[in-house]
Amino acid sequence: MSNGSRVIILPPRGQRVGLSEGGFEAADRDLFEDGGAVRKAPLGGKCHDGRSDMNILRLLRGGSPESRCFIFIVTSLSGLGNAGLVALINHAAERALLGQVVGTQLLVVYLLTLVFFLLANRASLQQTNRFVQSRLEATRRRLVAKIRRADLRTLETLGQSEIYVTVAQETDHLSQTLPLMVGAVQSGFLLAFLLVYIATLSPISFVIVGGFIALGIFVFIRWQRSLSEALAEVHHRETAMLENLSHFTLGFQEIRLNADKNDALFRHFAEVTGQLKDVVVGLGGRWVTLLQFSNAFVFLLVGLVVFVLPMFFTGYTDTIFKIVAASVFAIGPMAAITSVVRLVGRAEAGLGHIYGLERRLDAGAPAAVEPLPRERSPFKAFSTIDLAQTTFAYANAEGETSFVAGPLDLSLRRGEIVFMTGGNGSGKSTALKLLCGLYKPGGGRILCDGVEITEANRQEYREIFSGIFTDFHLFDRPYGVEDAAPQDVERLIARMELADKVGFIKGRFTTRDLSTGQRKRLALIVSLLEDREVYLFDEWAADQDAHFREIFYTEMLPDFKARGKTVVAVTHDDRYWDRCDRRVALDLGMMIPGGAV
Ligand SMILES: Nc1ncnc2c1ncn2[C@@H]1O[C@H](COP(=O)(O)OP(=O)(O)OP(=O)(O)O)[C@@H](O)[C@H]1O
Repeated sequence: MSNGSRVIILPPRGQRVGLSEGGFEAADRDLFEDGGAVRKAPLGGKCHDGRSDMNILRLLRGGSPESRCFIFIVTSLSGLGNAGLVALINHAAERALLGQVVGTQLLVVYLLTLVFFLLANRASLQQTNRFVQSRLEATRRRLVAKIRRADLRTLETLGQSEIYVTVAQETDHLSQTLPLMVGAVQSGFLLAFLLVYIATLSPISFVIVGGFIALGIFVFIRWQRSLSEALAEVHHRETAMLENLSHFTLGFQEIRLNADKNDALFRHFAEVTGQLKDVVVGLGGRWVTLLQFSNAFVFLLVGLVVFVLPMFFTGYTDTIFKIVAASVFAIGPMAAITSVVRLVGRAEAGLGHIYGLERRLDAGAPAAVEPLPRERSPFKAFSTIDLAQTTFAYANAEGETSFVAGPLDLSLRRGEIVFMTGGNGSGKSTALKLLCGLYKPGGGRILCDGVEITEANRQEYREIFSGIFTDFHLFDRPYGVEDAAPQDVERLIARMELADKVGFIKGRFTTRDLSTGQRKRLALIVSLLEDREVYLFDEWAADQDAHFREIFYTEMLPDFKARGKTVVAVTHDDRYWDRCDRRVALDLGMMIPGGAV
């Protein structure tokens, strides 16, 4: 079975991230909508400048000030309407209690206030939801914009699961939970109005009730922060679970062939999900305590109002009645607020992970430089490319160097066909990624026509390359060249002897469900459509049959040369080694003098 028919949840490891031909687009403007590179805000919300900041507030601070202003106004109006209803009920009840006529006038005012409240409430809920969703969408786009312009090494070390959990799962979770908090914000407004009402009745009651509520909020916030660590653990366990889950899909063929492997993987999965369950249960326990506290808090507040406050009001039954009524009305909003407190912690942690991922992407991000359009790239008409004492080192998770490629000295002339040979792990793929600017040299220089490749021109330099790496990815359509003339594409399909398998309709290939060798041919078609100056082939011919291998070495490579293209091909096909202009051999990351292996 080919890769194309595999069930895949996550993209394969080491998959390259596509950049549009222009490199950076207008959409990237969102990268800076928070006023520049994302500020450091680790879990728990401490910014790098030492200021304590809630991640949720930071998310909401972005976006248009007009929208925020509108939401503030309609939410305040909604709270005002709600408070008005409470005041009217209170007033009517008081009149009834004193034996006075309530009257239809009051009923009309009550109904009008209700309509006003419903309209304001609706506008507030809808606008807030729209605002929150557009902030999340901007965050998602900003994250992906950072991913697509990230350094390859940064992406390789981050890991696919971490990116997937953060970009997809966390933002999805937030899009469900944040709108629920709108109700709590409205309740907050109502609570504020009720407190003001109580203050007008009796300042001492306001101080007691307000002080008690402030104390409760303070305890809640402290408690929330202490949950952050547990929430971070849940995130890590979820990432581990997803990573493990991907083995079932990416390694499906292997496990279906081998029951022991299948069982062992399943045992490991059970262990990982068990650990996830344990941390979630532990977290649940802490939430139960928090919930109990919130319930107790509400009843303590009622107890305070009903049993303690009257002690201060001997003889003022009218006032105490109003205060008790207002406080009882406060129970609803209080309960609404405390019920979403749990979500606040979860949302805070989720946003913490999102901002954490952004920080890591920012740390390894190349400087934001607007590259010239490809047609105007100074390197398009290059004559020579030189690696001068160029080195690159891989480091493991502990920061220890695990492999060093180089120092490499290689001079590449336009129109040359160069074969790169060497044993497994000798550094051929690394050298290719270094050559085309996917990896930044740790030492030495890369020069194109004598111009050193730096952060400022690296993307322009990359644009002269097209590569088919061993871990290549076949996109669902030839992005960037979708508008290629169908007859040109059909001609290439026929040349790759895929005409009976694949068609090109409406800018996309009709299928990607092909054998590995056929998929590589399809990748080559895309590569040819991209029409770059230098072609990098990492063991492209390895999966081709003898017939097509022959075509590749004896027809296609000479064709590339005739069209003035430069080719660097990693190959183990020693019977075709005479088909190149030059052969460079690598061993232990170093070039072997004379090209012999
Ligand atoms: N993503 C990576 N992270 C860390 N180390 C890596 C990574 N890729 C390769 N290496 C290390 O670099 C060394 C060279 O790998 P590379 O893929 O360049 O060799 P190669 O010559 O292309 O091998 P092969 O012929 O097997 O494809 C390997 O031995 C490995 O230790």
